[in-house]
Amino acid sequence: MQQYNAIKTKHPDALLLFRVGDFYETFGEDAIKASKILGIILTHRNNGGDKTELAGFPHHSLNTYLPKLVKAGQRVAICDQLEDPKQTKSIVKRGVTELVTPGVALNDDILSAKSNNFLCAVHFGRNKYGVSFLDISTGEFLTAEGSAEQVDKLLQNFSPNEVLVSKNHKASFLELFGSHFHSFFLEDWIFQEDYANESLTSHFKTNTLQGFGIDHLSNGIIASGAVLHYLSETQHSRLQHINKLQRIAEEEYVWMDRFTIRNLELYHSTNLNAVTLLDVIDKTISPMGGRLLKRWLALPLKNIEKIQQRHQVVAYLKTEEEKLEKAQHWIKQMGDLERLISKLATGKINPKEVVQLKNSLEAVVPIKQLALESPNKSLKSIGEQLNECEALRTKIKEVLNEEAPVNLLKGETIAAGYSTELDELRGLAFSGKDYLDKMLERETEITGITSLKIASNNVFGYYIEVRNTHKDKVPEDWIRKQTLVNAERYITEELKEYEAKILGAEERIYTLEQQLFEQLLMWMQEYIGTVQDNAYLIAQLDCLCGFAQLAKENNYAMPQMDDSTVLDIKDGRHPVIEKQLPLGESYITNDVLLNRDDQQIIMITGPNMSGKSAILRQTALIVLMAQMGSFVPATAAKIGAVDKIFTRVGASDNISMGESTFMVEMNETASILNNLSERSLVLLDEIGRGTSTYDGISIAWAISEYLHEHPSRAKTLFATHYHELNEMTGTFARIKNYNVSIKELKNNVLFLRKLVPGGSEHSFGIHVAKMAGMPQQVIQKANKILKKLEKSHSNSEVANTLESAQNEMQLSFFNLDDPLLEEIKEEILHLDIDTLTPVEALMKLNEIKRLLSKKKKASS
Ligand SMILES: Nc1ncnc2c1ncn2[C@@H]1O[C@H](COP(=O)(O)OP(=O)(O)OP(=O)(O)O)[C@@H](O)[C@H]1O
Repeated sequence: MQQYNAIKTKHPDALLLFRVGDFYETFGEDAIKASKILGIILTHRNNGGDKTELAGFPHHSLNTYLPKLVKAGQRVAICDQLEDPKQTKSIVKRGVTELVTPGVALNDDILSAKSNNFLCAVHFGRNKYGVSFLDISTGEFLTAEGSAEQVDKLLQNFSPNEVLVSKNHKASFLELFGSHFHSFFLEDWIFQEDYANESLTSHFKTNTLQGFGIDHLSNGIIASGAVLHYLSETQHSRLQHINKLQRIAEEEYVWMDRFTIRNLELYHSTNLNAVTLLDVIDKTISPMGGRLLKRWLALPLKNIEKIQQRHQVVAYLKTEEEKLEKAQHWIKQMGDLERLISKLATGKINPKEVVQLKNSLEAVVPIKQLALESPNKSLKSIGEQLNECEALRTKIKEVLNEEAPVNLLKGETIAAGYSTELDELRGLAFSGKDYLDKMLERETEITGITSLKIASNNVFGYYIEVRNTHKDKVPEDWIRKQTLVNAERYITEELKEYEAKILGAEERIYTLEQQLFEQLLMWMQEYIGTVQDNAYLIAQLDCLCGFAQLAKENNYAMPQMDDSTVLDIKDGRHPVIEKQLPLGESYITNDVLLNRDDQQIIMITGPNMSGKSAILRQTALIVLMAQMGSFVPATAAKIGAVDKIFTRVGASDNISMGESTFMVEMNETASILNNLSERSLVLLDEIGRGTSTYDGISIAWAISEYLHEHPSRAKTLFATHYHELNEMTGTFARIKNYNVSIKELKNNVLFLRKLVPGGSEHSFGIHVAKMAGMPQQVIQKANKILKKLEKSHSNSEVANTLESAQNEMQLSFFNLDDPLLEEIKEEILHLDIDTLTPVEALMKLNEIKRLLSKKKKASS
């Protein structure tokens, strides 16, 4: 226990798996945690009078249990026996051989194929923040610096599995970036520029960091230094695959803040079962392709030429079906080239995986051929850059058995014909059967015993077995070793010699196989960079093939990109919703035209559930997909490259919402207004909803006016159910009214979902309330008021209408014991009719309807 305590003191923040014999044991608090997470039994033992908790599992189950612990956010220190217990009389030497943490994992069972596993560090600089991401399983190492907002966005994009921050900034980090990350707080001195510079230059074996183009990013460098420090602290020293540090060139990518990423449900959704855009557009076949696609989604391009290059490859692959099929067939054979090569670098690759690596590289040959043959320039360039790695493949084929096992101990790793010594030893070991058969034949003849048997067991090794009936014929020089019920077992000099030879050969075979395998791995190290480059090229190709596949399956069109500021979408669809419609229902397409000249802001009105949000989101998604390099769900799209996409959704109808939520909504919106550019696309969905109707309309009005008057003239879609905003077109030339059409049936609404020019006459909350099963009497009363109000032309009429409505509603609400209805009643009772203009009265009515719609939502 003394040894345990000494080691535990060194790793107070980790769950210590302490190897005892054939078990990994945990003690105390660790045991309580482990038993909870792993569902293993918690026992107690007496430790010098103190009771200690204890929980453990067999050492061979490490691969089953370790991932569970790490996925639960634990940092796990694996403490192994450093010497053979049989060879020592005192306590076995033990030490921590690996510290596995959520952000530093190489184990396939912890990693997920299509996601990176990023370790991140955030440095709080004087006036900027530095951030760095490293995936030890792929070798990617990235850095950037900027405002808190930028770092926040990157954290959202890269969703790191662990974030390192200095202890000093723990509170600020949690406040600024939230507590949902697995975070670990390091000593403050680690976040220093000199120290970081030194660690990085010594790791990359360079004098400066100039070559990486990051030497001016001192905050980014400090964060990257902290990441490297953590790797050494967690006992990861073989890092040859981490051979460059790249700057995340944010100016090259479309800016989307975290609200936008969240609202558009790109790769996460608040609803666990919801389908995200990534789910729909990911047609990649290889793990590295899947990971790259996520990156492309997080960082859509701004450069038109680069975007068009991707589109052209997609167009080519979409028409050349046979080529697409072939390329995908070969990519499928690839496996995870990127992670295989990282395993080589970190010394964790097994013989079977080396053969897999070779096979992956074999698939590069036909892919290269295919790419080179194409008339498409970008594809050709991928072909030119792909390296067939012929020498590497030949070498692996020469050294390793095609059927090499996972575990070197199993033997048969090295191919026959590679080492003469190995071949001879194997000959000796395997020709044994022949030799024994001959010996048996000879001894049977000499002794005249017909039932002789030669066999071996773990205790005595080789023996000759004689049945009791022939006992008297046994020669004198045979040595008796074991007596059974019906037989005796003997050994002979010859058998002993033979056994020594065989055992020696087997041991030597194992050592030799191990040596030769190690030599191969050493020899392969110089290919790490080349294979990484191949993996990246294949990942790109996989993404582009995926886009072609996607476009084919869903009838997407190639967007036409230019440097104008026009956005002109014909028959646009929402890529996710269209996939989820009930059978037989088809998605209603819509045109959207936005420009800076005469249609800068589109005010979309329409009842709840009519499809306003869908139009907003599909517009953003179409732009985003186009700039990723994908085709888009539309019949045609002319897209002047967008540089920022902002979306804001008004706080959802929530009865308990207080002032603060509203303030958050306003702050979020303010940050858009401060960052507008000529190429921005702004989507505002029911902004202002989070307050009283009157305030809501004023705020929505003010925001629209600001957007209109701002010199950037940013393209904007504004969905609202405040039809009062339709009045803005009278004053503001570039604001246009559209509505999502509906057809009014008797007492119901049919959603046509078509975006048509013109405003809406009135809101439709009551219809929705009806559909949601509101009590009939409430609906009838509300309808009455609405009708009268709409007809009214003077204050007195409104006053009369409301007065009688109040009376009526008051009566009918009396018996309904429901806080929400109570609120609606209150709203009506407290109308100060005398001071209201007809418009204000209408607004108040809207508020009542809004509450009704809340009721609908609450009851559904
Ligand atoms: N063009 C369309 N074709 C077919 N179905 C659609 C279309 N647009 C929307 N829908 C369906 O209608 C539902 C509601 O659409 P959406 O959320 O866009 O309405 P909304 O007007 O924004 O409503 P609210 O004001 O309540 O937020 C969607 O979930 C989808 O199922």
